[in-house]
Amino acid sequence: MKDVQPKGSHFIDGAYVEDTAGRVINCVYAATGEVVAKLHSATPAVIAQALDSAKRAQKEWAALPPVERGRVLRRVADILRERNEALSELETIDTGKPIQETLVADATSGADALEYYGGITASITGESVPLGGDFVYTIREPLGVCVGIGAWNYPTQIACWKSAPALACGNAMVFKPSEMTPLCALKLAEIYVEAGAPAGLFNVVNGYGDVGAALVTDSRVDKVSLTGSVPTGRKVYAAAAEGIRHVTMELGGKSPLIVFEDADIENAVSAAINANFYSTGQICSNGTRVFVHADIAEAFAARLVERTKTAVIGDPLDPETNIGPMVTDTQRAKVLEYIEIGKSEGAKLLLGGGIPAGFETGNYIEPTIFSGVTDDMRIAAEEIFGPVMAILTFTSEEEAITRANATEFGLAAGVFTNDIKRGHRVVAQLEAGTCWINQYNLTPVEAPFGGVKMSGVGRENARAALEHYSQIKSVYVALSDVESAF
Ligand SMILES: NC(=O)C1=CN([C@@H]2O[C@H](COP(=O)(O)OP(=O)(O)OC[C@H]3O[C@@H](n4cnc5c(N)ncnc54)[C@H](O)[C@@H]3O)[C@@H](O)[C@H]2O)C=CC1
Repeated sequence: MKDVQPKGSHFIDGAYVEDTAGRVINCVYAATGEVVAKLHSATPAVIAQALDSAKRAQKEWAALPPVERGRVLRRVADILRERNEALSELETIDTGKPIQETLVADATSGADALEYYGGITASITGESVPLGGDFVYTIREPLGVCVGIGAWNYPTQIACWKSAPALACGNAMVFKPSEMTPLCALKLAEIYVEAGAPAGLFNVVNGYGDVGAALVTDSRVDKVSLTGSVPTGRKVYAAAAEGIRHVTMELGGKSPLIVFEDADIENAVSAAINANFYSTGQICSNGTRVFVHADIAEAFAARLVERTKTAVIGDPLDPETNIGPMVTDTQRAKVLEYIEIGKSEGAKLLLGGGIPAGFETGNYIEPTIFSGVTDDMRIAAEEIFGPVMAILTFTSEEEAITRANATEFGLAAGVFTNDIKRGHRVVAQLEAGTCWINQYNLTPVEAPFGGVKMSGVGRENARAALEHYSQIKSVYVALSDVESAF
């Protein structure tokens, strides 16, 4: 295995920093169980250093002409693309995701975000409000120091999706990656400095949940953006409220994918595969409740099983591999437990359900398909965050909508139909932040992304994210005399 040990556990003020007093973080390659790097969770001294330098760098950064800030972000995008191969390899080692995915969905998506926000930095402006003589103008100001906290599944992409709009608005960011995937954000921090960002503007502190918790309540912090589970979101949202801090919460889901009887079955099967087995099922927006019209359910399931059987499970660094291991053994154990729950609840196991033969080492698990699933089963109600698909059948449009919405989550939803009116009609009634018609899981940075209900608050990407990384100052300008009562 390549040497991926970073020069320090944290990247602060333009340089690697180490403090071995922090608890050890073992970075494990999910395909073999090998420890590939050893880091240390941030100590209070490291956290203080990161926040102090971010506070200083933010002032310098916000004072630059926006066009210059945009140029730095676009340079970051260029470097990410130039180094895509090396960054993708590192992401694969960090997460266990197949290289065929990381080459197209991680640093490249991060680069898209940096390019997008680099391009609009200079057009983040206020407005002028005429009052018939007097007028008001508004200034869109940065919030200050933002904290980003990431999940393990898309470490590079999450760090870019959070930092690009934050920095475009003139903020600094201290980013804490998931303790399970600590490597990639450090590379992004190096690249920011190389591209000309002031030292301290984007710092990375690695650590466990307690480090995240310490960041969220620190008086130097003005905003917190979390990508994580609902239970963590609830804690972080509450802790941020103590200091009336701004928040963005990108949380979990149990999203519906509805396949109507008039759908193109081959496309719907492709979408169901992407919505459940990409990244070995570790995607927040996955369409894990696949509602299929009863008339086509049998044909759909048969084709789905036939195609899923051809998936190549293997070494994630092999370009032929479609399905790699899960991020940790603990996460896999949780998924295997859900598979047992599904069986005991009476769902029919159509495919998979265990550890693939010949893959006893590493955190491998088979892509798993259940049919005959009902809404009350736990495998249909709870987020599993692994490659487990539940097929449910329905007979009317109204029924499909009602059942799709009967969840506390509201991250995403998909509809497959060849009836254009039905597609729009159904999507209009679905309680989800992101919907697809005849597609699934594509998240271009030009489109806002985020959840409703328990799946989150705020939006990432697009111009919408700017609202969540800036605040408006109103300035009243009087051209007339001041009237007073006496
Ligand atoms: N909506 C979205 O955009 C996405 C949501 N997710 C969700 O993330 C979850 C999986 O990721 P996990 O890493 O297991 O989530 P998690 O909630 O366990 O951890 C997320 C991050 O929060 C940190 N953390 C834990 N406790 C904390 C605390 N008290 N204060 C501050 N930070 C704390 C962790 O160290 C980690 O960096 C799933 O539920 C998934 O749906 C994942 C990717 C995208």
